[in-house]
Amino acid sequence: MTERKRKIRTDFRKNHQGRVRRGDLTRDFLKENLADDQVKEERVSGKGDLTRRRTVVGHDAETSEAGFAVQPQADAATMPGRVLSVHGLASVVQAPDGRIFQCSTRGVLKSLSTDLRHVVVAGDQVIFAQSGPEEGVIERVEPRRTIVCRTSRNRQHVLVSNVDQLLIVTSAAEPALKPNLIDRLIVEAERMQIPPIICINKVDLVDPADLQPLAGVFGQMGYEVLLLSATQGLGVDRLRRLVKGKESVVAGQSGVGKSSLLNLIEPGLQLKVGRVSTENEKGRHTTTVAKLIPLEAGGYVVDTPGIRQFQLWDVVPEEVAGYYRDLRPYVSQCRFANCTHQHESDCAVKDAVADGRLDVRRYESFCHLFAGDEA
Ligand SMILES: Nc1nc2c(ncn2[C@@H]2O[C@H](COP(=O)(O)OP(=O)(O)OP(=O)(O)O)[C@@H](O)[C@H]2O)c(=O)[nH]1
Ligand SMILES: [Zn+2]
Repeated sequence: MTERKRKIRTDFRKNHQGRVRRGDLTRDFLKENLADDQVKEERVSGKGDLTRRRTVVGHDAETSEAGFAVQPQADAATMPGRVLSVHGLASVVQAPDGRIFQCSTRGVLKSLSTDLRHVVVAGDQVIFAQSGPEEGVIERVEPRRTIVCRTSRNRQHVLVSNVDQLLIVTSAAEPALKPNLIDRLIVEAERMQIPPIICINKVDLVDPADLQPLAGVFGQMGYEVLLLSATQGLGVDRLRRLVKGKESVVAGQSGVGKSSLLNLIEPGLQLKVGRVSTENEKGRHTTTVAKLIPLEAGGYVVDTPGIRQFQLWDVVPEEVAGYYRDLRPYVSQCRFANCTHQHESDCAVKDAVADGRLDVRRYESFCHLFAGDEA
């Protein structure tokens, strides 16, 4: 082992061990995470049973300021399509057969919203009438199942719709693992009712066994956790299977390996992603123009600089506990109905931390978020 690698491992252990309650991780769990890639079983340590709940957060909420419709003209041939991106009043729409159409939006439809940017967004399922070989007119926007929003001046801007999952990409080292940032992004996912997939990349830089406690805590809450290495190709098959046929939004700080992973899922994707970034930098909507990038195996990824960092919402402190799945069950048992779980007596949350039913690190990260600290 090189000196550098040894140092990374020691630092990792110093920073993360003892701060996370040892989750009960089975051989099966690690196998599931690493089997695709034939990781040797000797590297696996950890005993006990892990009951992995795979409850997915419901994501069929009708988020409907969409769903506008006007009757299509009787003589026009209409077809369904998916909006890949929106540039001002023009939308790029993909038909089911893969053909791409530049579409405008019917005037009546536009007048139905006070905020033009809400009428059509990337991700929308639409019905459009073909008006030329590669042109069309959007007649109808179907109700949105899920939305990713940004709030500014108390107004909600929908950035992308019909998202199936949020890929939270983080790295085991370089940059150092930030479990609190994962928690924060999970809060965003819970709030939007979009299931998160926690991707811990660069596991080649640490001993994967060191990640077990943390991965175990997330796994026990029912979240999907992937241990990955883009450089060694670990876990990539599983990631590829999970994104197939889905619309996935990618989030995570700079340098964790998002582009490297995307490029492994589909060679050439990084190139397309790169192009999107440059386009956006020049454009008016510098950081937030979302674009769906179709995957050859089916599905889309949305990898947009402004969404990557995910500083989209102002977190309301009182709401945070409701988005911590592990903490939520205790909240109603606190003595005070408006308990903040910080300094109150007879707090069921603090009791749960004290007797080990609730992970200490998760509770501490909750307190940081509650206080409005940056993750
Ligand atoms: N050791 C190791 N290095 C990796 C791995 N994945 C990516 N890297 C390296 O990490 C650096 C950053 O990777 P990127 O894919 O550009 O990261 P990113 O998240 O897309 O970064 P931004 O574009 O800044 O958001 C590159 O030098 C990669 O070679 C990995 O699994 N292991
Ligand atoms: Zn309490």
